[in-house]
Amino acid sequence: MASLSSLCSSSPSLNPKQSICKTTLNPSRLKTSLAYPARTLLTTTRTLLTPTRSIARDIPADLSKTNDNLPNKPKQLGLEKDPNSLWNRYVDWLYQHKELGLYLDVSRIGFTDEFVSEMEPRFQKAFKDMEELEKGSIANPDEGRMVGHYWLRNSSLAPKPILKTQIDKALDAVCDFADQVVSGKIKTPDGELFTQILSVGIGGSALGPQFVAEALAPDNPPLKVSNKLLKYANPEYVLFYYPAGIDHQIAQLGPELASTLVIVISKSGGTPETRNGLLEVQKAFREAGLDFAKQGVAITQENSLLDNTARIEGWLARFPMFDWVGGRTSEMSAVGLLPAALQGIDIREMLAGAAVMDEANRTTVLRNNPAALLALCWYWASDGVGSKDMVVLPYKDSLLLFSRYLQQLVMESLGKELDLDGNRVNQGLAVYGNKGSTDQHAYIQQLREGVHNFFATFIEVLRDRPPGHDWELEPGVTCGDYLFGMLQGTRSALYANDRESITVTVQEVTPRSVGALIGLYERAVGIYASLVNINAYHQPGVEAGKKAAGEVLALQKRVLAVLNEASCKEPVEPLTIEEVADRCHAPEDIEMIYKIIAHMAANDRALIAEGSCGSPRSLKVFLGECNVDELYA
Ligand SMILES: O=P(O)(O)OC[C@H]1O[C@H](O)[C@H](O)[C@@H](O)[C@@H]1O
Repeated sequence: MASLSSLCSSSPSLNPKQSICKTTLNPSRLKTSLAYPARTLLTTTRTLLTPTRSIARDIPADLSKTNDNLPNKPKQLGLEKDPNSLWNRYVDWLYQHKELGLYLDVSRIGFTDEFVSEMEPRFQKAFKDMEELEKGSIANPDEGRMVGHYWLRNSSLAPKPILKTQIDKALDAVCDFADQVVSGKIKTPDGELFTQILSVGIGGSALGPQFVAEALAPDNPPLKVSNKLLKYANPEYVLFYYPAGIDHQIAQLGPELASTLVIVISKSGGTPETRNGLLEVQKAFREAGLDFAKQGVAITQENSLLDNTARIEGWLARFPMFDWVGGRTSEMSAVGLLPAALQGIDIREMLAGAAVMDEANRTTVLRNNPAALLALCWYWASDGVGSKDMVVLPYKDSLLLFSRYLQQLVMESLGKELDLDGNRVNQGLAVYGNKGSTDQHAYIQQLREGVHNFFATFIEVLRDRPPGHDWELEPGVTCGDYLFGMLQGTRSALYANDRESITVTVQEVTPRSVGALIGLYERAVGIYASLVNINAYHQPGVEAGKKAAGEVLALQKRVLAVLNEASCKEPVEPLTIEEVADRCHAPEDIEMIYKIIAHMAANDRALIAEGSCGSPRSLKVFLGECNVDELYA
């Protein structure tokens, strides 16, 4: 990896107010001034379960067994509905982080005092686990790795000085590089300003940057900035190497390809989708007569395939990813920070928000620990076995991608077959949702009256518009009031039908509040994983899919070879699916062979001599041309 300092050595002595990374992250700022109602410990075990009507908690049969050595939850006969009791519960359990302006309302989750008491020892163990994790324990035992994403926003926590140095240098390099690109110190090969970012990555190398771009990227470049701020071309299509999608994205860029900074993100440096996206984009650069290396940036682990490619080809810049930061928790590393900084987002504020939230989550008093409160709700609502899904409903357009981000963070962390003791537990917590009130017009009908297989999480943003920009669309009512009413109304309507919900409230969507939300859910996942005794930091199941994909491509190569040999004969010998399978010595793969041929035929790469794909046994296929070289390969 080129020394990161080289990126900083030429960093201009920019006027601080010009610098992208405005504020310095000062640990002393991490002191939190929590102000929340001094909670009276619940002395009376208020029964929240009123047998208003006997509805057995409908846990799907195949999940009726809870993990035997975990506290079983009392059957829920219906939630408390008395308004006064609910108000008391709301006030008693309301969590507020004054400095962050963040609230957490867990009152509409029906956990009992007894349950909380029963879970206390597990939470104390979870707090201990998180403390050890932050001290550098091998918290990812399956891969023998530390888990260090919390160090990214407070490098003084790093267990070794070298790690702190790496974190600080990487952050400075990101800031310096972004400053130089936005200020024009680094220009395109033809001396113009960069105007676009094209991000190539997938999973954790994309979902965080996309979420943050959607949440925080300014609508229009601030006028005082000398150049058109980098628009974040939606990298969706490039991410998933959908050929048509890539073509569409490149077509959308048009001549601006010449002023596009391509950021290729891959921790492993070898993910097929990302590698294919890169090759497709490099082809587009070649066809446009552009030198990709002068516009390419790599964010990957040192000496990965991608890192070596970028180094050898002399790309514009390379930034490190650390093996102790997982893809789904990498938003606070160069993965998320570089794209954000290039869009003029204050990344130090984002880091600060996460750091302050981290500090709040280090308390071992369950009721004062927001991440622990979330984990408590998840456990209660889904019986500690994922018996109910988490529906995420942000009532803010800019948080549209938050549920997609949480899908990976939660499901890839908690969706595990084995627990830490090797027991088969098939754990997990399904996440879905887009945004309220859009989703109210899509599937809230089922949530309100249909199968009771979920709990909701509302994300409330109190500020509707910047000061002075609001107006009343009818006397005394603004558009934001309607949205507020929809959120509260949906929450009430669900609860009236015994559908539980959590509400997370922030004042407004800012780098600091987004950083805090990310920190909140990262920690909640870690605590929950401890409660259910699983490793939240590896993803063995994904490898299985990758391996199977490789096998399909290997089989396709054999199919092509067999068809090529038959197509080089005089006359050409069209083959049936059975004949192809036989000549591939893979009769057991006949169905996959049929699918491969059907896909090739749909792309004019295999020709149908007889029959049709609708009746596989009627098919006879051959290749349009004979590749003699392949014959003897
Ligand atoms: O960043 P990469 O190494 O390319 O990996 C991208 C993604 O690949 C897999 O899907 C992993 O399960 C994800 O955790 C990871 O974010």
